[in-house]
Amino acid sequence: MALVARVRALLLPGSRLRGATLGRAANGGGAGARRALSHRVLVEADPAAGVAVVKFRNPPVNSLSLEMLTELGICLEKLENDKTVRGIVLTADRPGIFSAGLDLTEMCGRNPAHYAEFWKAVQELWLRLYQSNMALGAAINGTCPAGGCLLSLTCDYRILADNPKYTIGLNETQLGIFAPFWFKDTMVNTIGHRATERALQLGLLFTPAEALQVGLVDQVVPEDQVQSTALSVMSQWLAIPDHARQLTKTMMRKATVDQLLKHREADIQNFVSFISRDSIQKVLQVYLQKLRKKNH
Ligand SMILES: CCCC/C=C/CC(=O)SCCNC(=O)CCNC(=O)[C@H](O)C(C)(C)COP(=O)(O)OP(=O)(O)OC[C@H]1O[C@@H](n2cnc3c(N)ncnc32)[C@H](O)[C@@H]1OP(=O)(O)O
Repeated sequence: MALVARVRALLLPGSRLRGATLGRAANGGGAGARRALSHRVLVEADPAAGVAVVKFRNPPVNSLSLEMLTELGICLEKLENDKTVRGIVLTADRPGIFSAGLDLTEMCGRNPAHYAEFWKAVQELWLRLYQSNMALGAAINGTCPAGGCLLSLTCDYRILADNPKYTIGLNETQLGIFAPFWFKDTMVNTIGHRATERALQLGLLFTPAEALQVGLVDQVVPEDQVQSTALSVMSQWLAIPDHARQLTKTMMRKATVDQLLKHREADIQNFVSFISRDSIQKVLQVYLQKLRKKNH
């Protein structure tokens, strides 16, 4: 289902998104600051600075479910059409978990049509973020595996909280799955080929010190300074004339984007056939059960 159709489905009677204030509501924050809210995404916009902070709030772990992907997509589209916004900082509404990555329940025990719809939504969000004309920063205030790491890698810079519990990386192989080519390319563009090959084969989750050393993040700062640092770095990016920064960004990312655009359908088919395998379903069920057992 395309984004528009998924949005309609979310707005059907009984949907939890129905009635949510996706538009901007004038209220608190700094002078002129505005807040907008959907169920899973909170937007705090500061038109004077030209920046919006987009906060994930999909408890318990900010996983990227189909609904979360859709709401984030809507929210980003609105911001892209808002002339007062030139930069976005992505962060978690509550510190602890930036995002646990793709929602594993979307990839387990469903039918091929669902897997295809889910994967298309993952592609759409990546394309929207990676091609965004806005300056994007990630204020990583929690642990950041797999799809969570991918989100942060679509940004122009990453600030990570200095907490050894907060690890970051594409750990797919540790689950018995693998990072598709465009996840890999996004990481290669950030830390280079050799470091990516090692990180992906071993499914490494880097501590803040390791992430800084390998170049996966640009700065590691005390936990209570992640957002303020991300905002102050944003002002450097916004000091550059938009058209010059945007042309440069497009030039740097075009080849990677074109690869996915060219192979989009095949990538969906590959995902569906891989994830539908009995052996892969078993591996994911076992992983999910392990996560759940911790709590019961
Ligand atoms: C070609 C195929 C390519 C496919 C690409 C996939 C990319 C991905 O993103 S796969 C997802 C990878 N993610 C992970 O490996 C992270 C898994 N989660 C964790 O390690 C931990 O949950 C955490 C470190 C993020 C948080 O730990 P914490 O102790 O605070 O919380 P938990 O008790 O573990 O979890 C609470 C609750 O949430 C459920 N859950 C956790 N992660 C996910 C998830 N990614 N998808 C769906 N559900 C998740 C977990 O099962 C718990 O559920 P219960 O409350 O029912 O016990």
